[in-house]
Amino acid sequence: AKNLSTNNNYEYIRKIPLLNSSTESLPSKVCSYIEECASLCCPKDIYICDGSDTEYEHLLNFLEKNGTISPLPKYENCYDFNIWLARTNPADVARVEKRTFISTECKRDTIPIPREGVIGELGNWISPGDMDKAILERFPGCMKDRTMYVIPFSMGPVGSPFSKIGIEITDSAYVVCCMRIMTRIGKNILETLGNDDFVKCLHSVGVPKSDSKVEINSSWPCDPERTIILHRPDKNEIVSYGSGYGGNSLLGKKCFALRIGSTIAKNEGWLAEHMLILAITDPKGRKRYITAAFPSACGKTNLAMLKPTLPGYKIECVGDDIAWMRFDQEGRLRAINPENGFFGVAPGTNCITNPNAMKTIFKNTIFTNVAATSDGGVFWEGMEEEISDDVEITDWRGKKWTRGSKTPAAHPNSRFCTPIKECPVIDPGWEDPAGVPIDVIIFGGRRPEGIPLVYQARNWQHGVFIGASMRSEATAAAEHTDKVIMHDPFAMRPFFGYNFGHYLNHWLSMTKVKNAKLPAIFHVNWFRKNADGQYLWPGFGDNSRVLDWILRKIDGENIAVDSTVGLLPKSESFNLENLSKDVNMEELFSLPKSFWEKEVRHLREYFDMQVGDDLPTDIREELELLACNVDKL
Ligand SMILES: C=CCn1c(=O)c2[nH]c(Cc3ccc(NC(C)=O)cc3)nc2n(CCCC)c1=O
Ligand SMILES: [Mn+2]
Repeated sequence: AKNLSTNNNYEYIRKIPLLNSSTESLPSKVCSYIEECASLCCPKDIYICDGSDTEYEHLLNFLEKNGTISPLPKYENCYDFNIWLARTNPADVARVEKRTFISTECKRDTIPIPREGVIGELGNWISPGDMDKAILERFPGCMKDRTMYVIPFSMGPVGSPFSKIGIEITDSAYVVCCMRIMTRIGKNILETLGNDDFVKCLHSVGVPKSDSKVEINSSWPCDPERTIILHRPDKNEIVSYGSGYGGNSLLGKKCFALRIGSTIAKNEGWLAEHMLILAITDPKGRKRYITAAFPSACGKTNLAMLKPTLPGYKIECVGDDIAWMRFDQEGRLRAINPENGFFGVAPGTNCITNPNAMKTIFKNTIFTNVAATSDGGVFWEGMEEEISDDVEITDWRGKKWTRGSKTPAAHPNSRFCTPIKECPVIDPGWEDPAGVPIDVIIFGGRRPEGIPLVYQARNWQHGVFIGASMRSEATAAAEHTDKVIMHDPFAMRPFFGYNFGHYLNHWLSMTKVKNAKLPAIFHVNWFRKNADGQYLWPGFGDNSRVLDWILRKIDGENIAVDSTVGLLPKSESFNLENLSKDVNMEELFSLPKSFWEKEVRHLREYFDMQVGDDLPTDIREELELLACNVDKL
């Protein structure tokens, strides 16, 4: 390891001040990376983050001074509780999938070749040459007059064999503050890293070109017209330019823990998934861990910290978004949550839909693009019952907002960013370096029609087919208002790090793991509606009745019957005691032939058009089996 200031190998770094003039040495691989980025971006100075409280306070103070964040005094002495509101440039409010690329030599390593004339939905490929070109068009000198922050961070508990280390270099103090919440950061990470390799993450909010038309607000610098998010899995490298918004700038999350993570997992024989992890203890005191993958708008965070209505059940949270899972020596599948915080969607979160979230997010939190109230608090759609009528509201753009307005007070993608440790139902094992043992994997979707409340896969291969076949109702993009049913296999569609067909083969290959105790796989749908458009299932806390059925099933109770789609609950096998309203179980579990014929056609077309020759034969066979079962309906 070299001491930065003296070593003359680093010509550029020596030239500019190291703010905290860190005398302790940095691993030489880290120095080289800093040197490489500094000579490209030409910062005013360099700051190596240490994760200390004083550092955090200094950065928050800096962000408050330049108007990026404002304090929220309603939640008593917010300075101790550190509760802040950030507003972005309205042109920088969400992930930009069309500007997100994976680079490999051979295109097919990144995406299956879509059928002639079909737009690929399973990721965007860029050649290595075009990636380098994109970088050189944007990064040279982009950090002029700015501080370059160097964030050493761990995905996963520091020191756990599951964990992986990254270095994020960024010119955004907001990113440093959020990465401190969402990951483990600090100089102890550098000690753990030693001279090992790390995931390289370079980020800049960018500088708009002189002829840019985007309105500049100095408190949220960005370059929306040239935003680009690039990944080079072969070199464990991520480069993100132009956006400060979390999904594009907190590179430990989607870019590292899922896209790069899934390629590392494939190479090392484990699974990096877009899944919540929860612990459920039944009335007999038996505790099991479940992972679940849901597309957006299914209430994933609500399930991750569910308040069960069934007496005697307790649910605790390990994570709400990402799971890294591997089989241990005994063949048990063990999972960690690689993250250290929640980056949850605020609208729709309230004391009914997620009481435990409401007890989590008012301490040490950075809110982004929610609305503000005249009594120094926050507001979003769904919180109407939780604020008094005389309180005035300022919307996410900073404009006065009147109740009943047709535009939302909080941006639909507004977020809370909160340490997991603030959650009252956090599972004690949430940081266990060995991970928690997984007995059940659940796939789900928002399906208003035809899909039963719950069914079980007949075996692992059938379960992989069910994951591959996931579809979910999404609020369509701006152009039209009606809802569309989108394919979102494993809820990973925007996050695959490599060819989806190869990903399916990787999942199928888990049956080859020595004495693997493969978890049971289920599919759930909380959102089925009757002909009048009413929900057939009360959902929320009553979903504990579905989890109860799942646990009794894996404990061997004879409560399922094989069906066209998989193992369905036997009638009368559900605990429906004290249900708020009577449920039409007949309709909730019916399998309309016309619906399933259509579903099979959609699946066949999707697999043919999007996956083509890369679709594993096992999956093709499961589809044909389903098709012939549907014919017999
Ligand atoms: C663990 C909870 C999962 N869950 C659900 O299970 C769920 N179910 C529904 C549909 C629904 C909405 C309102 C009612 N209201 C009454 C009174 O029955 C019932 C179901 N919405 C749900 N939501 C909210 C989705 C938006 C993010 C939801 O998160
Ligand atoms: Mn997610």
